[in-house]
Amino acid sequence: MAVYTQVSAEALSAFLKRFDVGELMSAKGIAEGVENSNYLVDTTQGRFILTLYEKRVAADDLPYFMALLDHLADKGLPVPPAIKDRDGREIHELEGRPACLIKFLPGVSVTTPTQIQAQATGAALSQMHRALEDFALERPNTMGVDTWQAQLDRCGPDLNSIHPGLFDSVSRALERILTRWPRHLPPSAIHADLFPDNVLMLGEEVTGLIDFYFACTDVRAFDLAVTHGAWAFDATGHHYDPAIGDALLRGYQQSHLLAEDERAALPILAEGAALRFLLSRAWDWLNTPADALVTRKDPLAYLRRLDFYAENGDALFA
Ligand SMILES: Nc1ncnc2c1ncn2[C@@H]1O[C@H](COP(=O)(O)OP(=O)(O)OP(=O)(O)O)[C@@H](O)[C@H]1O
Ligand SMILES: N[C@@H](CCO)C(=O)O
Repeated sequence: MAVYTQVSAEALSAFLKRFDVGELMSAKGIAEGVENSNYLVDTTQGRFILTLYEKRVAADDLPYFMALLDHLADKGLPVPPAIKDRDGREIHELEGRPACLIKFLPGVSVTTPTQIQAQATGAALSQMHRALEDFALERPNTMGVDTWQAQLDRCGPDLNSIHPGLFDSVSRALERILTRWPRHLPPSAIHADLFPDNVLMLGEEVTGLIDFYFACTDVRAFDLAVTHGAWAFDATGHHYDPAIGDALLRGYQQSHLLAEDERAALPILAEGAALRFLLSRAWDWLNTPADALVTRKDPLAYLRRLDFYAENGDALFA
């Protein structure tokens, strides 16, 4: 479930009158997603997504996200920009929350990608990176390498309640990763969360890249590493599928974007990406009641990826 804030029909009708989008016909809460409240809104002129931003998205960050989406949409990338009201405003308030009316994109997210779908996603990621080369705004990565020690500290030895010895294994991994972390790669705007549920597809074509609410300034190859970890394993992290991993990398390389030093850094970036999701999932695991309506995501699925990359990363990305 992901409707935390209820929007009354009256409030929504009044809200839509700020835009040239026709009259409200229907609105349904969207179950997928865990961060924000999303509604599918149909009007006499078309279909839209209404997003109310809940506590994880800071209202101050919305201008960055919306500028990034406008930049990509202007260059023809399949992303969903916010609809502007008659005064040109994209960011609003509804039922006491920051809110945007967003372009609806067709397509569905795949759960078990084919090689062709993985390749198309790699290609879309590199096109996005290319299109962001002249995007000037910056936003620090609030889940980036310099936050991981603090994230580990706030979880502390409670990690061992998830899995015996987890605190020590994560501490060792973090030390290894920090020692080897590539600090010389150029910063760029990245998506930072391009999981299969954030890519909409029709058949083998990418029709939507969505959920840019972790987008930030970081290293492009880190974005590729995040995407690799999210796409090329089964959900439990037990099984790596080399055909999917290779197809993703092949797609990304179609645009020859990856410099040699970025490619050489991929093994450690992949370990770091696995650690990033291990830490955020572990924190959520420890702080979400087991009977909450939101399903907790398994942190150990990312411990397995971390171990896999530590053992096989050099050969995998050679
Ligand atoms: N622009 C769009 N066009 C079509 N469908 C969309 C669009 N934006 C969101 N959706 C649908 O709404 C769902 C939830 O959106 P989104 O992933 O942005 O939510 P979230 O709460 O931020 O989730 P997450 O847990 O992935 O961070 C998506 O899985 C997709 O089905
Ligand atoms: N993609 C993240 C959730 C935040 O979007 C995860 O699977 O842990």
